[in-house]
Amino acid sequence: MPARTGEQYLKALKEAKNRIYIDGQRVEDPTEHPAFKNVARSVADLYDLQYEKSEKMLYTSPTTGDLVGLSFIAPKTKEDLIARREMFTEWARYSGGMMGRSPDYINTSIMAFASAAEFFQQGNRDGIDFGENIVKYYEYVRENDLALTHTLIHPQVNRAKAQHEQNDPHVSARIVKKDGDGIYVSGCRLLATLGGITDECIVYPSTLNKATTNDDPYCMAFAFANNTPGVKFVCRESFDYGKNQWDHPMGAQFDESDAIVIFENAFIPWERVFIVHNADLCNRTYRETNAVVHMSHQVVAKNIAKTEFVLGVILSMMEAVGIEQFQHVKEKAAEVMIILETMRSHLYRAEQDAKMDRYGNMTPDFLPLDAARNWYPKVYQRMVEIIRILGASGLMAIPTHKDFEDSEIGLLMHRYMQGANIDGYERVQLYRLAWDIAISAFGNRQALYEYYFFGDPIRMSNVFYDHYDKAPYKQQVKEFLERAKRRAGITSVTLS
Ligand SMILES: Cc1cc2nc3c(=O)[nH]c(=O)nc-3n(C[C@H](O)[C@H](O)[C@H](O)COP(=O)(O)OP(=O)(O)OC[C@H]3O[C@@H](n4cnc5c(N)ncnc54)[C@H](O)[C@@H]3O)c2cc1C
Repeated sequence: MPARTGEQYLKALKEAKNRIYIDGQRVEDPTEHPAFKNVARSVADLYDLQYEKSEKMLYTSPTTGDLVGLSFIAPKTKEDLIARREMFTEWARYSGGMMGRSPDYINTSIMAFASAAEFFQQGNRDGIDFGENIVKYYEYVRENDLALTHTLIHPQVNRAKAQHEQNDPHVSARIVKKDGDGIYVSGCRLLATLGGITDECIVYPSTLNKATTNDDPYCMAFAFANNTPGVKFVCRESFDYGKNQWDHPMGAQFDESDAIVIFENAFIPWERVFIVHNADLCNRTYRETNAVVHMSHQVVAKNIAKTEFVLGVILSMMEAVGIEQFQHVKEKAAEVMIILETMRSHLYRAEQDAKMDRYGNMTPDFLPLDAARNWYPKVYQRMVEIIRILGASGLMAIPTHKDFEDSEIGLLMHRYMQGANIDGYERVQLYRLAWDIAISAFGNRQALYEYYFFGDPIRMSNVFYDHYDKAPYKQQVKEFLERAKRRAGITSVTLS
């Protein structure tokens, strides 16, 4: 089947009858429910965009000849990588980078997994070819253009203990039974962003946390349709308050929702299982398949789009209230410009230094992408802080559209909310956007998302440190000190 349209996505979501819960109630139809309908519409718009810009967003499927989404492509050249990144950028720009989980994020990972089928074959057992399973699943998702979510982490019960050591070892999702047909899973996993409005979910190993063989029952990778019996998605309260997009420009469109996923003896057929009972494979999955590299490529492209948008908001605010000539204000805007240019440089180097990997994919250089994904969680916090510093009271003096329409106060709002060269109506719309990025529940969730979505940045930085090739730098210093000793004619220390 060729790439989906928005209408096809919404129809499938409506018909799936996934077990989604919010605020103590089952959601009958997410396409109509106030917590999900607007963001589902935005996902639908992304699918439609594939056809509006088909020359940039689609490619010919190697198996069916249909035009499918470019985010699924297994890149063979640097041109493929760049074309794929341009596609990521198109989708990211649609939301100013505020939809972290547009489907391209997971699409890149299943492409990488399928290309690395031999990695999964290391776990083959009982005549089941896990490599073949992942290849078929990738093709199925690509040809049906499905939207996926994923869950990586165990519930936050006691982080000082492994899963098998927990007081209640049945909290985190684990394999409770296996038979000739498949596995049965019970327990809980976190945290499926977009979970309520996707077609399928993948349970992945953690990108970061390592397990021992004692935790084998928790060590698995599999995919399932979101309406699989025994699966529930419990979503957090919505940050889409049902307002119009003038009042709530981000939350009323892009609140992706985050869900707790609960399995109650859910049956997963073998053909959807990729790793079973295997801590060792789980620990190595991301790096050895290069999934983390392709996912990071999407993330960095998305974060560049996000930085462009935040910069645009900051520059517009500076102009709106005539603060652009002040030194510290320029300095703060320049900080964001430097973040943008630095992120672009990371991306450029990653693409220019791309190499074929052992699975035959043109793979970006991971080091600059890894540096960027370690850095951005911290600098994004600064970017929203700059919005707050420059916005000041303007982020609270934000009457709603109804205030502007009111016969008694509307004209007062136009006048008293005016900016340097801008009417009050235009200025407040801009400042409501800034508020929704930096202050609102939606905006704060974005900051938390950027900080944590790829894993705990503290532990990520430790992994970065551990993998970094430190020897050349220590050697340079050693040679420098030795040269100094030589020039000073010193060969040994003698006590006088
Ligand atoms: C908005 C949002 C969306 C998300 N979306 C998804 C998603 O779609 N799919 C998904 O799978 N996950 C998602 N996540 C989860 C994300 O992967 C985790 O938040 C991240 O991996 C950190 O894990 P945690 O939240 O369990 O924090 P914890 O691991 O519980 O950490 C809490 C605190 O304790 C410290 N800590 C805990 N253990 C250790 C340790 N061993 N060593 C040092 N410090 C430690 C941490 O540094 C941190 O400060 C999302 C998270 C957020 C906030």
